Amino acid sequence: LDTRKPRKFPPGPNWLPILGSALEVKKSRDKTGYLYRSIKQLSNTYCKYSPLIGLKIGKDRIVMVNTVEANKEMLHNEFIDGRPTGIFYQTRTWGERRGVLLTDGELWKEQRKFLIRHLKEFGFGRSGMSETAVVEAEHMTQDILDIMGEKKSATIQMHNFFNTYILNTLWTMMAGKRYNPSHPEMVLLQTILFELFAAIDMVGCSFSHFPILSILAPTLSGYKDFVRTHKRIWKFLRNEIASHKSRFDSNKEDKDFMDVYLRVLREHGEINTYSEGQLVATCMDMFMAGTETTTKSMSFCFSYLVREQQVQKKAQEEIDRVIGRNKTPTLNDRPNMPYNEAIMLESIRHFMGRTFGVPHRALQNTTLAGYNIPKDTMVVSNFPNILMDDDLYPEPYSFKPERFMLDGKLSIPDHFFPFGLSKHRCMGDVLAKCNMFVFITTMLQRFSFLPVPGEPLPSLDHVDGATASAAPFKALIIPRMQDE
Ligand code: HEM
Repeated sequence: LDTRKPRKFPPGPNWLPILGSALEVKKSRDKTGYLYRSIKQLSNTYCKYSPLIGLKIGKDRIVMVNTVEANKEMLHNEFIDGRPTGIFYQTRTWGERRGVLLTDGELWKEQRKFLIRHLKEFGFGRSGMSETAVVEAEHMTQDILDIMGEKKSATIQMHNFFNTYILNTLWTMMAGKRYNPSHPEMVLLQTILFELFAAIDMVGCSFSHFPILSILAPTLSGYKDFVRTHKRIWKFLRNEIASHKSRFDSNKEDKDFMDVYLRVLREHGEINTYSEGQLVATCMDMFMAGTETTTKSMSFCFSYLVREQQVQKKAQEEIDRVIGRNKTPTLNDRPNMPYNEAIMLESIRHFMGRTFGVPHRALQNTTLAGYNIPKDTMVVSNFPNILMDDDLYPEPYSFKPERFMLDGKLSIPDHFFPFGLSKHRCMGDVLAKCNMFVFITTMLQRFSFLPVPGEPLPSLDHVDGATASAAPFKALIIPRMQDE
């Protein structure tokens, strides 16, 4: 029975008992090096012209959505608005369904609305957001100058350079706090998060497809590490909440999102979907969804800027012309700087062009692109198939900001939606774009990023995982001279 596909299920490889199509996916992944390339290869083999490919990995039925039209249809279909359930998605929140990133139904609706409404009070989507980004960009500049010291140049490991500053912009709103990049707890947390994201896929990992492995082979299946990493993050967040609680004064104005949430809990108790656990999970979701994505888009950005010096020069010319060398860039400059904005969009394209969307789940039997999608099937946007499509983006693996420009103005095509669409659309797109614009322009205003002499250029390969990351690389950073 396990090998029989549901009627009119999207085409794809055959299903073996218990394993489903896992072996074939693995074989193809080993050959191509990356999960998204293996899905492309399997699509070419089994269903070249189909907008969907249907797989089964262990217990999970997974449908990958390959085309622009089918993705639009999927993201607007309310019957595919669920998020997956099961050991992988629940272990991260101590066995319960909590948070905003991987939940659905009433809890997700109520908490998403509350989060968006109250984050605005602390600058989210408003001018305060740009001010926070500017403060972090100043810290970044100063930190680079400190590393340079007398030498007037520095060779810096870039793939994770932006992590803490990006986290700080989010954490300022969530918890009213910022960290120095050398803060030991931060370094540790970010290292384990990076490792975690490299060890799992957007559609899960071995113990999520084969839950029995969490008992039979907890170490080998990655289950033990998964739990260990999450326990660390919970501890970090619970400590922060405890410190907020200890200094909470109901007569004083709330300073950050944690204060607002704790006030609700104090005044009304754990009612409806509100609970302290939900607060921990929401912070963890923002932490994970907010930092990994933006940091990795930035790492792609700078790995290409180091390789493509003419792109960097063109961006610096625009900065000099519009802002000059002395005024700090802010979000207000964005409408006048289409080339720098196009660099930001091209960086996001390179990141999401190697990353799948956050999985959805069919809440009931439904249809998509003419195929049947049974209840509880996982449905995933295959962003790489769209964002690296030769027809939509000629020479897709080249870094060409010009593809987002027309007659000197910014031009964003209808088929570019790397933040998703409709109800589950990314909650942080405005923050991500604000941070990226301010960080890119401030860095290029003050410094040039060059290849390290005697070392190879940043690799075009990347690190596979739940989200893709540019391969680790270094840049030689030099300050820009006034007469340059
Ligand atoms: C370049 C940066 C980013 C990219 C490319 C990105 C992309 C995405 C995508 C594709 C989704 C899934 C949409 C869907 O399921 O249909 C998503 C969801 C989400 N993102 Fe982002 N994101 C980015 C930055 C951020 C930031 C900075 C935050 C936090 C402030 C954030 C928070 C979230 C949350 C909470 C969700 C879940 C929304 C929901 O299910 O209701 N993201 N993002």
